[in-house]
Amino acid sequence: MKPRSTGRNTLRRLAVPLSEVFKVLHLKPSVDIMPQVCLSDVNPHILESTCTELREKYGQDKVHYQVCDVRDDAQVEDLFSKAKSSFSKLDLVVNNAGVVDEQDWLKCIDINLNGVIRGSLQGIKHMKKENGGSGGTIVNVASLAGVVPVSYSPAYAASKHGVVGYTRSWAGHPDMKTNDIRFLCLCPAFAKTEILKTKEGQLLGQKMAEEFMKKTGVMSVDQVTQAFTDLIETPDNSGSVMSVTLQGSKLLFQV
Ligand SMILES: NC(=O)C1=CN([C@@H]2O[C@H](COP(=O)(O)OP(=O)(O)OC[C@H]3O[C@@H](n4cnc5c(N)ncnc54)[C@H](O)[C@@H]3O)[C@@H](O)[C@H]2O)C=CC1
Ligand SMILES: CC/C=C\C[C@H](O)[C@H](O)/C=C/C=C/C=C\C=C\C(=O)C/C=C\CCC(=O)O
Repeated sequence: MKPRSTGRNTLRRLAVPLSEVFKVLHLKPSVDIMPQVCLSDVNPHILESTCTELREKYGQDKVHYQVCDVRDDAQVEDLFSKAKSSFSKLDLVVNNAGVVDEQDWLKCIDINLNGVIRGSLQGIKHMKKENGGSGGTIVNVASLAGVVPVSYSPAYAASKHGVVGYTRSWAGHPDMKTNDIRFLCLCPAFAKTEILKTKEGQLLGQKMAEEFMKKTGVMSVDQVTQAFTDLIETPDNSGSVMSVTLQGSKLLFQV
């Protein structure tokens, strides 16, 4: 069953190159049947400790994991084909990997934008009816930096603007409608995670960023995962781009 057509309690299997967003599985009371998930990250330590925790809570068989660098086509392909063969179908893909790095801006674009494109193309491939899929949902995690300029982090902002445009463009493609594939985009402002602990050179002005963050405030991860859940549980909303700030969530675009 697809989350889109059936509303609540319909998540069964996820293929998730992500870090924090998996926490939705703890937080959302309506997801009371634990889906089978495949978690992925380039960092094996983060991945293993997360999976151990989730397996203890939900059962060994529910949680799969595989190390994957989203910059590597072959690794991304392998991740998706293994997830598809373990689960027989994919219902939800979350493209969440991201970094801030203005010094190595090529890396920043390759992870944040190209990584989302790689994951989305694999998601489409495995969800397409002609390949034995039956539709599904692809959530791309952008940022508020994907809709507003961010002077201390232009490459990051460009990568996230790209994610918003890419997601909205696929959402309007007629093949996605025919195949019941839904594209969504989440644009959080600052949330308390590791990405905020930037080192020298990663930003074009650490002070500027800190002052800005003081003004906007920093959200809890729970607030972001709640918005994520609301986004995926809203039926027939392909093309939705949702912002999340301390002030609340807003629908910025509907295709
Ligand atoms: N925390 C924040 O303030 C905000 C974060 N975001 C976005 O949310 C997403 C998740 O980030 P957070 O959980 O906040 O930060 P995080 O730093 O905790 O998580 C990012 C994860 O991406 C992984 N990663 C990095 N390079 C990778 C690669 N090449 N292949 C696979 N995985 C890779 C990291 O190992 C890490 O676990 C990112 O896309 C980020 O840009 C968006 C808006 C605000
Ligand atoms: C140190 C920076 C490191 C990482 C960047 C983050 O990962 C993140 O992706 C960047 C976020 C950028 C946010 C930019 C603007 C934020 C604005 C607000 O929070 C505005 C507040 C209120 C708007 C009210 C509303 O319309 O809802």
